[in-house]
Amino acid sequence: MVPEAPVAGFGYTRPAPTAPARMSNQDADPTTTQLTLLSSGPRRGAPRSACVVVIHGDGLGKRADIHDHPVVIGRSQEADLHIPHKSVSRRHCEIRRVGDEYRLRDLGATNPTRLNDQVVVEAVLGDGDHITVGETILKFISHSSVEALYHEEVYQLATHDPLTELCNRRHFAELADKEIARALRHGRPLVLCIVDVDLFKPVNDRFGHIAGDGVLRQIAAILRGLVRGEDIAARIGGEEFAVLLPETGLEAARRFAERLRKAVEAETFLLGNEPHRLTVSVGIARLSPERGDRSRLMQAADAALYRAKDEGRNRVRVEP
Ligand SMILES: Nc1nc2c(ncn2[C@@H]2O[C@H](COP(=O)(O)OP(=O)(O)OP(=O)(O)O)[C@@H](O)[C@H]2O)c(=O)[nH]1
Repeated sequence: MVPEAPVAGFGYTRPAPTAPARMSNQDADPTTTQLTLLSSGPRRGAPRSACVVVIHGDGLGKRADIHDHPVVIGRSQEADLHIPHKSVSRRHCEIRRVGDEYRLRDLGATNPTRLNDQVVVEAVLGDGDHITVGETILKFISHSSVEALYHEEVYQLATHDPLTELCNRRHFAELADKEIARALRHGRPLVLCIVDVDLFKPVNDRFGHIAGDGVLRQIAAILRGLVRGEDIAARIGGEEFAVLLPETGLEAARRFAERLRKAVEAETFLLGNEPHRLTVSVGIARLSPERGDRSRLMQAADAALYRAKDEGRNRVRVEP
């Protein structure tokens, strides 16, 4: 969210009967009660054939599917199942598929890996086995089952925003840290966009929070339709979204943000049975050595977003 800024070029115009109307600060009715309508829940994925799930300790609900490549579990950002706890070694253990078997191997961890409470160097896993990694306990699930579905659902609930079904703030932070570490290590470009709905408070105040929630869902759907598979889209605040674009330079990111801005501008939002127009502002910043962590990258994108708001909203601004 961005502090109140003067509205340039967005003065209130009474909606023509058929033309979609724009929101303005003057629509505010401070008596509206806050209420959030939950969706039927995050999108559910199909159960995986074999996976390992954190059932106790740091990273609860986190899951890694085991396909053809070994799954490394550890404290390193680069681990496939990243457990950021001091009791876990950077590369603690790995699970790999060998034919029809799944094998667990300790990778020389300071706190040795334990399988069903026994120290283990290498062992074949069975369905339901418990793997202890530092102070975290994981469960191995070998095939599609009701339990795998249950863990899938717990994981989705822990990592996704129920209203928009985008990643939630906490999950975004985790994924972003991982992508930032990877981009820095390999010298790859990475850009963060922060997207904020313009004049959203008047929507809530005039039409109620349920209508406001509908707007957030509609904007999230537009966002989802525009991002690539490797991009990470999240709802990080009330009416604030973030999109992390790996392998993307500033110009490509600006084009993406413009596409998003224009798509929202062109969208019709039905509020109180009348068509309305809404807009978003976008702040963009790219990863650089001076901005080499999530917090500084977000600060820079926020500063650009602030300028976009300050200069009249419905625009994209890039932090140099
Ligand atoms: N419907 C709904 N509203 C929310 C939710 N979370 C936050 N909000 C509202 O979002 C609004 C944000 O308002 P402001 O930060 O003042 O921003 P704005 O009116 O969009 O103005 P600018 O950002 O300056 O363009 C507040 O009215 C919050 O109550 C939510 O989950 N659902």
